[in-house]
This record gives sequence, C-alpha cells and structure tokens, in this order.
Amino acid sequence: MIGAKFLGNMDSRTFYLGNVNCIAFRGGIPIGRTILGPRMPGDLSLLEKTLTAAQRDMATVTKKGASLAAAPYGSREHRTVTHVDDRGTVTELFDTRWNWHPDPVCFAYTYTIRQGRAKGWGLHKQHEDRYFLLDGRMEIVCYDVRPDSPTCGQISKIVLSPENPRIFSIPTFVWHVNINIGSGDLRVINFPTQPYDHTNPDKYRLPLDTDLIPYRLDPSIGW
Ligand SMILES: Cc1cn([C@H]2C[C@H](O)[C@@H](COP(=O)(O)OP(=O)(O)O[C@H]3O[C@@H](C)C(=O)[C@@H](O)[C@H]3O)O2)c(=O)[nH]c1=O
Repeated sequence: MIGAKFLGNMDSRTFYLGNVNCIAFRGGIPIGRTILGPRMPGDLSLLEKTLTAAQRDMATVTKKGASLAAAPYGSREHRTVTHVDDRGTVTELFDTRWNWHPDPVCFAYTYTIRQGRAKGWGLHKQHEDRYFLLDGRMEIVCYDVRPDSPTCGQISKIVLSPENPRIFSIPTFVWHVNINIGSGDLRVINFPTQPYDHTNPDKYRLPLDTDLIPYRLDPSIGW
C-alpha cells in the first residue's frame, strides 16, 4: 500500500489512507478498497459529490396521509376500515351515507385476475366503475382522453391493496387497465353506476400494446 498511513479506528474499522487507494479494514482484516487519495484544492468531498447528484423527494402525501398522486379528474374514493378481532375481520364496502359518490348501488359483480395477468385497456361511455379490492393487489393504470379534463393526456397509476381498503371510482371515457401485481389471484368487487347491458355492453377495448396510449405493456399478459 503506497504512502499508507493509519487514520485511526472508526466504528471498529481501521482505515488506511493511501496516495493511490485506501483499503478499509475491520479488525485488521481488509474489507474493501476505495480510491480516496489526499483531497486536492477544489476537490468535492464524497458528501458534496453524492448530494450534488442526489434528488430530493417531493411531497407525495398530505398530512392526513392522502395521496397527492394525480388520479384522473373526477375519480372519487372512500377509505374504509378493516375491523379485526380474534374471529376474523369486517370491512364495509359501500354506504350511500358516506356521500362519496352521487350514484347509488344498482348492480355489482366480482371479477378476478390471475397472477401476472391484466385486464384492459377498457373504457366505458355510460357508466363508471367503482372498484373495491377484496383479495390480492391491483394496479390500475388510467389514461384520460377527455378533451375538457384537466388530466387529459395523463397516465395515472393507482394501487389497491389490503393495507389501504377503499372504494375507488374510474370516470367514464378514461381508458384503464387492471394489472395483478400480487403473488396470487386478485379479486375485486365492482359496483358500476349502471347494470350490465348483456345485449349491448358499454365496453370499448384497445389491445394492451396499442400505440394510441403512451404506456407500454406486454400484450401477452392479458386483454
Ligand atoms: C362485466 C360483466 C361481464 N359479463 C360477462 C360478459 C363476458 O362473457 C364475460 C367477461 O366479460 P368481460 O370480458 O367484460 O369481463 P372483464 O374483462 O373482466 O370486464 C372487466 O374488465 C375490467 C378491466 C373492467 O374495467 C370492468 O369494468 C369489467 O369490464 O362476463 C356479465 O355477464 N356480466 C357483467 O357484468
């Protein structure tokens, strides 16, 4: 080690600073090599170098814990609570008294998505989806194409998970894809704002790899 000198013990490690390189020791055993060298005038310290390159976090939640991530304009949510006792749990799914959405419950169904699979891109012209995740984890990617919407042209990503029980609505004319990001099948209950029209479904589709939506998805994971 050229020009090494003993810097003293730090955190039970022993550093030797060399003109060419520094080998860190722990208890006299070499544990790593780093190039430190003597600090020249104008040299930035490691602290200055790393902090100069670092990016500071932006605000992401309000003081009450609500996400600041932009969801499609007009989407709504109501967070609920999972009550736990020694027998199991209770989680309320929908209550018109919450006043979270102007439309009452008129129809409901549940759907599943297998692990690693996705459903979408889908869009509805006449009804909103109102999802409540029952099992698993789901990422909803939305693409707003409403010309008058403040979030027109925006991609939004919303994650539904058991840790954050809530009902979440997707406005009409917003393309969305539901992706299973969990480690098993997911299950969602949907309370759409209109009953399903079996003869003329209010459902429009684009392939997962469409160029019309600025979000890349592997088309093999679903439709
Ligand atoms: C939605 C729905 C489908 N079906 C039938 C139609 C079809 O044969 C079969 C599967 O329907 P779908 O392919 O529309 O199911 P799916 O693709 O799972 O539809 C869901 O996809 C996600 C992305 C959404 O956005 C939801 O609103 C819903 O459209 O189930 C009903 O009988 N009732 C219903 O309410």
